[in-house]
Amino acid sequence: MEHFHGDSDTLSGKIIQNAFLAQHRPQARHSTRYPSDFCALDTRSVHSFQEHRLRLAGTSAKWLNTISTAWISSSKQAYISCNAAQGSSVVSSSAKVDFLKLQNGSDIRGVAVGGVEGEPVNLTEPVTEAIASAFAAWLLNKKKEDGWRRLRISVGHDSRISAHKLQDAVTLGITTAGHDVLQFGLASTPAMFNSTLTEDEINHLPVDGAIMITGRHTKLFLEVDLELLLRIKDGEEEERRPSHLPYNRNGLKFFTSAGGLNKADIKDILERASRIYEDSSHGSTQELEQASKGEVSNVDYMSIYASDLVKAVRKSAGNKEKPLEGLHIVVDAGNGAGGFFVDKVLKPLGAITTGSQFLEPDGMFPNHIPNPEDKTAMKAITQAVADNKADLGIIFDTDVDRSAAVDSSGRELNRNRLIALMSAIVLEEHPGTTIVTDSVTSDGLTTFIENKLGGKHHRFKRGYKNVIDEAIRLNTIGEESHLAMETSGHGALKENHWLDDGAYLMVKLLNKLAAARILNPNVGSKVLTDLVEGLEEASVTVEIRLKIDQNHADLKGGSFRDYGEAVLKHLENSISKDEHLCKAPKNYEGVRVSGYGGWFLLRLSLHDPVLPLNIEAPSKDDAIKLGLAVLTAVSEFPALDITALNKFLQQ
Ligand SMILES: O=P(O)(O)OC[C@H]1O[C@H](O)[C@H](O)[C@@H](O)[C@@H]1O
Repeated sequence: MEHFHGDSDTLSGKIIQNAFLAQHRPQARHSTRYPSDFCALDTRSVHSFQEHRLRLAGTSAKWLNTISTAWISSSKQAYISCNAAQGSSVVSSSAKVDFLKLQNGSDIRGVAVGGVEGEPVNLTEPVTEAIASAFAAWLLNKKKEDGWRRLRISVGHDSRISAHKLQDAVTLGITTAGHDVLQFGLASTPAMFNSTLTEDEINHLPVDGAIMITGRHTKLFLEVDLELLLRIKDGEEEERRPSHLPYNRNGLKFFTSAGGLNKADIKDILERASRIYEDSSHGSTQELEQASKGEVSNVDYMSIYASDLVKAVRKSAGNKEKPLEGLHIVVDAGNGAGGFFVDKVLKPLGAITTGSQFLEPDGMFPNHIPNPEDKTAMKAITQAVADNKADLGIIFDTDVDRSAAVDSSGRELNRNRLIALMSAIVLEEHPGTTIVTDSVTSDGLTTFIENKLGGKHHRFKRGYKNVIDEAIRLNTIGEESHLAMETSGHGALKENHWLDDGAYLMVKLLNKLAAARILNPNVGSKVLTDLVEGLEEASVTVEIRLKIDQNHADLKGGSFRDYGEAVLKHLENSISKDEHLCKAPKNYEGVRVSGYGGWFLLRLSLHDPVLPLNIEAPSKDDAIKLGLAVLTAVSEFPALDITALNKFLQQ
């Protein structure tokens, strides 16, 4: 790695007072050096760079652009050190940072961009830097090395607007600790995990660990007062959601060759990060002693990863070079990280991809939310299939760990249908195997898996990690399972290291198509649609999210979790007195009840002070009867906002 050796007088002097070269020791608390391409972001990022990091007296955006362009064109690794005051929305460097608050299950999530009222930035660059250093320390410890060893860590990101600044902070945190960074740029989450397994000496792979910079879209939806997502099959459909997008959020996911880190690991890393941050706040020079030891290199890993997907499809078609020749497949990447699938997977396999949309990364997500559960997103890809008379539509979420499809007739293959489809494929390969799913899957899915496909359906808890871990656990106790899948579109296969990879799920569908086209070159997505033939689906499917007011006196100082549990207990008791209702004999989460030809499940959200209620019924009347049974029980809890439920019942 080369450092920029400019004339420091020219750089500082009149124009800039707080930037200096890498070899210089930072003089103030939280002095931070950022690689040059941090300055070479799009205009939004440059703006935030200026605002939040530099605040340089008399420094113009033009100047920043000029230096960044010059540095980039010299293609040298250059560093600029910034130690100016931070923007007002950034947690002040002297403020105590509660690192543990950034934990969200097995991920780290926070606010990385200011500008949204009531949402101060807590995933700042210094905080991110400390977390990255902590990951390296944790990794070293995990590898039980005797003493210090230089590690290689890959770093990738999705299309969120804070991606570059967090990438630079992560890179700095790792290199400052003396380890090397392989920057992949725009990448998918599953590809990041894959980089811990890929054998490729030229590109210094596999890496010891991987960090993906990505957030979550659904979180913000939970924070609106009224949330009602109503899907009525074959008829009127209604959906409510806030119009704004959580562009300000971002987060970090970590991987080793053993898979994604678990909750305990994340807690450990955050505790370490807190200590690192504190030490640097107190001017400890320990970390600076090793400063700049690590090297940074750029690797086009998405090409390596995608070529493996291409090989898999070719293999299932008897090693035919272009097994998808003549097939028209449109992709909707929702301006996330999934655009690679067109050029690097489908085109080499011979597919026609015209009409594919929103492939360019754009962190403002101007078209729709990249989410295969989202109605607008599904409508967009369905429309693209119709407009282009395509054989198949494929849609990904922002970081490509989730996906869904649309057949040539416009039939959505997502949620229960996608699980049914994947189950059909997996059960052909592994007859009798157990399919593990989340808790909100339909009764129809169970009947389909067990009666039609001859498998076993193990309906477990919500949360992709819960579902995957349960499938792994079953295998260790002798119950064979090859597929763990959530209605959200997260699906993991044993054959793919139990990694939830949206692209890999779609590759499984392409394998099926490619194999079928060997026998009949004209065959299209009907091959897939036929596989879900016989899946019973409720006419009414609704999810209503009931918010718990954490400040309500009825909580009596207790936690929203305790309150939610009390609601569930009360509901359970009241159900037992109703002769029309029957509690599910086996249930791992919340209260699941059958009645009126349908079912409902009330449970606690994994993350938020919310009780999501799912109802499926053969008619709206039946759905209302089920909803009323819930209402009777929950209306005794004043801290629970039942507006959404009432609204549904009054429709
Ligand atoms: O419990 P909820 O609030 O409905 O959220 C549940 C969802 O949370 C996250 O998004 C996880 O990544 C999903 O796997 C999970 O399904």
